[in-house]
Amino acid sequence: MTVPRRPDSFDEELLNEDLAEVETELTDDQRLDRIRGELDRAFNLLRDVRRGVTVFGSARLGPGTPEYALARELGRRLAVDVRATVVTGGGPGLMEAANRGAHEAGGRSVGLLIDLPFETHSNEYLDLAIDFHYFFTRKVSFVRYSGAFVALPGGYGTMDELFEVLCLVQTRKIRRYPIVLHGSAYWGGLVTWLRERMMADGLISPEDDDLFHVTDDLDQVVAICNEAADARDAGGPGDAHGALGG
Ligand SMILES: C/C(=C\CNc1ncnc2c1ncn2[C@@H]1O[C@H](COP(=O)(O)O)[C@@H](O)[C@H]1O)CO
Repeated sequence: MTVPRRPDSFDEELLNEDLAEVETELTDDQRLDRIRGELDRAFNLLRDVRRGVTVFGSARLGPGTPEYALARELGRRLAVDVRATVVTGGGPGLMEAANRGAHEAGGRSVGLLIDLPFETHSNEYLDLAIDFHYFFTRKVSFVRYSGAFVALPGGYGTMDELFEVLCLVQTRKIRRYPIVLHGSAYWGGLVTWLRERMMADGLISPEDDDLFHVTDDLDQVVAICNEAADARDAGGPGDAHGALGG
C-alpha cells in the first residue's frame, strides 16, 4: 500500500489531492480560505498602486547581458517618463533589471514573488514585495494593478503571463490594455508563427494581430505606457482600488 506523502506545494495540495501518493491536508473550504487570504493580502498591499506597468521577462538573463541593460533602462524610463509603478515577478534576471532601473531612478518598484519548489531569490530593488503560493492569484494581481504590459525575452513563465493577458483582452474579459513585445529579433519568430500558422489556419482572427505591438524603440514603449496610465488615471478601473471599490 502507498504511504501518502505530504504535498510538495500548495498547488499539489490543491490540484493533486486525489492522487493516492499525496496526503489530503485540507478540506475544500480550507483551500478556498487559503486562496481568499492570498488575494485579500495582495489587494490590501497593492491598493494604492497607481500608473502600474508590469514588465514580464526571463529569470535567467542576468547582469552583463544586453537584455539586462535594456530592461534596466526600461525600468528607469518607466519611472521617470511615465511616473509608473514598475511591477515585475520580483525575481532575478530581467525582473531584477526592470525593478533596478525604476528603484535607482527613485520610482516605485514592486515584486509579486512566486513560491517555487526550488531555491530562488527576490531581487534587492523592491519597495514592496508580496509572496504568492499560486500563479493564478498572482496573475490576477498583475492584471488588476497594471494599465499596460511589456514583455521582454523570456521562457515559459514569460509566455504564460503574456498569453494570459492576450487571452483576457482577446475575449474582452478586460478592456484593451496595451501589450508591448520589446525585441523584434526575439519575438519575430513567434509573431511569424502566429500569423502564418495560427491565423492562416483560422485559429485566431486577423484583428487579433492588433492586440499587441512589437517594437525595438523604448520611446514607443514609453509613449504607449504613458497613454495607458493617463487613461487609467482619468477614470479607468484603477480608480476602484481604493475607498470606492473595496
Ligand atoms: C528560474 C530561477 C528563478 C525563478 N524565480 C522567479 N521569481 C519570480 N518570478 C519568476 C521566477 N521564475 C519565473 N518567474 C515568472 O515568470 C517570468 C519569467 O519566467 P521565464 O521562464 O524565465 O521567462 C517572469 O515574468 C516571472 O513573473 C533561477 O534561474
